[in-house]
This record gives sequence, structure tokens and C-alpha cells, in this order.
Amino acid sequence: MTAENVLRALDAVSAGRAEDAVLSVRDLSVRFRLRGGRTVEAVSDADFDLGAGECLALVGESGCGKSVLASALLGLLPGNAETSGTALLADPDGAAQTDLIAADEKTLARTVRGRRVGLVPQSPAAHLTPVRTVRSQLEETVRALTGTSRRARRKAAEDAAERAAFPAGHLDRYPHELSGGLAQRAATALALIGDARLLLADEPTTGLDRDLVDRTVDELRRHADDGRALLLITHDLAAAARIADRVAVMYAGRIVEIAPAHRFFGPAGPRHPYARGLLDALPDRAFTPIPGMPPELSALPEGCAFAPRCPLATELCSNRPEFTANLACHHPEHPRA
Ligand SMILES: Nc1ncnc2c1ncn2[C@@H]1O[C@H](COP(=O)(O)OP(=O)(O)OP(=O)(O)O)[C@@H](O)[C@H]1O
Ligand code: NI
Repeated sequence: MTAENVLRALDAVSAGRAEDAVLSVRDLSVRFRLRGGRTVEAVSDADFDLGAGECLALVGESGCGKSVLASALLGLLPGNAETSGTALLADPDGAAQTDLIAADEKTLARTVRGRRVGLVPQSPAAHLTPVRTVRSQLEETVRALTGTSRRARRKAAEDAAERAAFPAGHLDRYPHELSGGLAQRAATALALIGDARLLLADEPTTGLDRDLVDRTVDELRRHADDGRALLLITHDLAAAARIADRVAVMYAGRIVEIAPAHRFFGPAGPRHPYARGLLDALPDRAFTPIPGMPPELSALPEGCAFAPRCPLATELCSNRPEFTANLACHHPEHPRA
């Protein structure tokens, strides 16, 4: 086998198998209509599966569409959004699937959000109820989901706080009495207590110092190890390296590469030049930033959106590369030896 084929075979082994998928996303696109007829192509043709027990890290520069993708899966987009494609969520008994994109608001509110799909939101302060203490929000979530006894609820709330490194002594505080980092941990505790089969964690470690970052992502990893699926949206490549099974790299609204984490962070490295650029920008690697800026999502070029910044671009790149075999690039790099 050529090096190329070996790589493909290895990738196939570590990729989530479709039949175990908790979530299967196909051709998911989100565009926002702006006044004056302009549109923002926030997410274009996203394709990925997420299996039980698996952590997929979604990485990419600010504004590339990561949070919009997560919001689309929960039906939390504003009125000017147009969504297409499918996102099939497996039912717990495995009998049927729910298309999160086609589901109506009633279904999403009653059976999906918080129950089957949990969210650690990017701005936790906005998602915590301002008039209730952290303890009462945690206990209320347990009550709504399981209706267990008061004592059991209290214990579940304290356990979830502990798992999210939220100090027990702060449970009786109101959200406005919390620092950003504590609000973050309260939101993580709330997401963990819901015990959903699919957890979307959108920058769950913002504002935390390294120890707490490690502790939080390790807890999320344990959650996945118990058979749930985890989509970890993060700028923190070290956190992704620590817990992800696979890494999806997003650029200007498109997923441009999905690679097993051991290859992505290992000696072989990713294949898309943008993904390589992200790694090379890290202080403990080459510390060389990618030149230039991402394009406006309201004025995307016709071809590869990364071409203007890409060291390998040729005239071929004026055609948009298809996303095939987990890669969208005309000039993928060969594995580094
Ligand atoms: N309601 C909206 N109307 C128009 N454009 C929007 C709307 N919401 C988000 N966008 C645009 O969609 C794009 C993607 O935003 P998104 O929040 O998903 O980025 P992100 O990858 O999560 O960035 P970050 O890492 O900073 O959180 C941005 O260009 C943003 O301005
Ligand atoms: Ni975001």
C-alpha cells in the first residue's frame, strides 16, 4: 500500500461508524439574510457523524461558523436564518431518528433540548436564569427530567457541581454573583446533570486557568466514555489534543478536514494547509501565524475560501474543492514522515 492508502485505511478505522452514530449531519447549511438582500453563508454543507463514546473537537478561527452550527442542531437560530440539510439524532432505543433540522419547535423544546441534546453555551451568563440560585436551577433540571425525591435532587445537584469543578459553597449564589469562570462551570454542571446522549460544549473552558481547563475537559471526556457523544467546540487545541478522538477543522463556514486526533496532533499531521497553519501558529510549535484574514462570510469567493492565504494555491483552487474522504483541498499535504 502507498502511504496515502495506509493513511486512509487508518483513518477509516478510527472514524465513527455510521451505524453507531448518535448524530449524523449531512449537507447542513445555514445562511442569514441581512437587510438589503445580502446573505451570510455561516455554515456550508457540513457533513459528519458522531458516535456513542466519541469526542469530536470542532476548531477554527473566530467567526468561522462553529457556534452557528451548534445552534442549528438545537433549533436556536434567529428568525433571519435559513437552514438546509439533515441532522439525524438517534433515539435512545435505536428504533427511530429525529431530524433536528426538520423538527418543530414543540418537539425540540419538549423532547430534545436539555434531554436528548445538552448544551454548554458559549455565553453562559445569558443562559442561566438570573432570578434563581445555581442550586435551584440544577435541582429544577433534575426534577423536570426525572422527578426524583428532594433528597436525591439535592445530591444530584451537588454531584454535578463537583464534576464541573463548581464550588459547593457557591451553590446558593445567583448568576450575577458569579465570576465569568464560575458562570462557565455552573453552565457545565447544568449540561452534565441533564445527562443527554449528545452534548454540545461550546467553548466550555473560556476564562478558566490551565488546571481547571484540564479538569473540565477530563470530566467531559468521562461523560463521553460513559457512552455519550460529545461535540467540543474550542479554540484551545491543547484541550482538543487532550480529549478528542477526531478533529474537525472549519474554515469560512465549511468543514475542510476531519482527522483522527492521533494523526492530527501526531507526527503525520493534518493534510489541509489551513489545519497545518493552525498547528504551526501554536506557541509550542513554529509560532508562525497564518498570514492574512479569513474572508467575509457575506462575500465568499467562488473557489477555495482559503486559497488567498494558502502557500500551495494554484489556479485549480478557483474551483471549490469537494469535501471527499474527510478533506476539501486540491493540494492536500502528504503525511510528514
Ligand atoms: N443572527 C445573525 N445574523 C447575521 N450573521 C450572523 C448571525 N449570527 C451569527 N452570524 C455570523 O455568522 C458567522 C459565524 O458565527 P459563529 O458565532 O458561528 O462563529 P464561531 O466560529 O462560533 O466564532 P467564535 O470562535 O468567535 O465563537 C459570523 O460571521 C457571524 O457574524
Ligand atoms: Ni462561537
